[in-house]
Amino acid sequence: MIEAHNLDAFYGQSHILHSIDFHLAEGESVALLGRNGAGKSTFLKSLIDAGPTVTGQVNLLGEDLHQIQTHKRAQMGMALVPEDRRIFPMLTVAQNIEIGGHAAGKNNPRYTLDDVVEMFPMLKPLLSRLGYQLSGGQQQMLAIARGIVSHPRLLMLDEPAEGLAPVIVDELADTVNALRKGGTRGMILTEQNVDFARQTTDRLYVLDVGSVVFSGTWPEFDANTDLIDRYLVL
Ligand SMILES: Nc1ncnc2c1ncn2[C@@H]1O[C@H](COP(=O)(O)OP(=O)(O)OP(=O)(O)O)[C@@H](O)[C@H]1O
Repeated sequence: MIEAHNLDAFYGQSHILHSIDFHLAEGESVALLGRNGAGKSTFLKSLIDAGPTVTGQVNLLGEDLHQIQTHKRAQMGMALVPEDRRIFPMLTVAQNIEIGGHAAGKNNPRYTLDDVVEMFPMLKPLLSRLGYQLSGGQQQMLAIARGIVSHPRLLMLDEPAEGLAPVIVDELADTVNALRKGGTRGMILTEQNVDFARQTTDRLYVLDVGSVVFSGTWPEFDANTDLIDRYLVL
């Protein structure tokens, strides 16, 4: 579905990502693990062209994205739920969800508010509450709900479990897995929470200082017993 080849990314003079090769097949869910500052967010932003300057190749469904702007990439089915969630504090939950629909192209399918509430039942009693009145877990659910209204082909979640209580992380894992089963056709998820990533993805990449240092399945990751200590323990 999406592939990056020899991707480098820069913020001004700072060279952040180095020769990244990445691919995700239709229907797959893939994790990107790494410490703070490893380059996980930069990679997601590079795929959708939201900030860094990027060189190398990025293809979505075989189409070269080089000349394609961010909003067009969104219309082609890419959605990024950013780490800071960006909930509109003075809009209601329902309005925040509806705004997500604007990312879709005019003729693309999108979910209705009722569809979204069915997928995120915890939001149902909160629909008229204002964004700033939500807890961290509720905000994260809302951010993902807003990300999926446009019926994305590729859903990118940047550290969705960050800062959430364990019981909410479990609930979030169930929700993400339900999305995987129910029509989201590809998912990339960055995480520092290895257990959450393991529960919600098919395989993983590990990034360190802007380079891929491991790519494989979870059993292969587990067989490399030093990976966690070398690249993931803070
Ligand atoms: N807008 C920016 N301008 C300059 N440098 C940036 C910018 N955003 C990130 N960086 C730098 O790029 C590097 C990678 O950051 P990035 O946010 O991609 O890492 P990350 O793996 O997502 O980390 P975290 O888990 O802390 O979010 C870091 O050194 C960071 O300081």
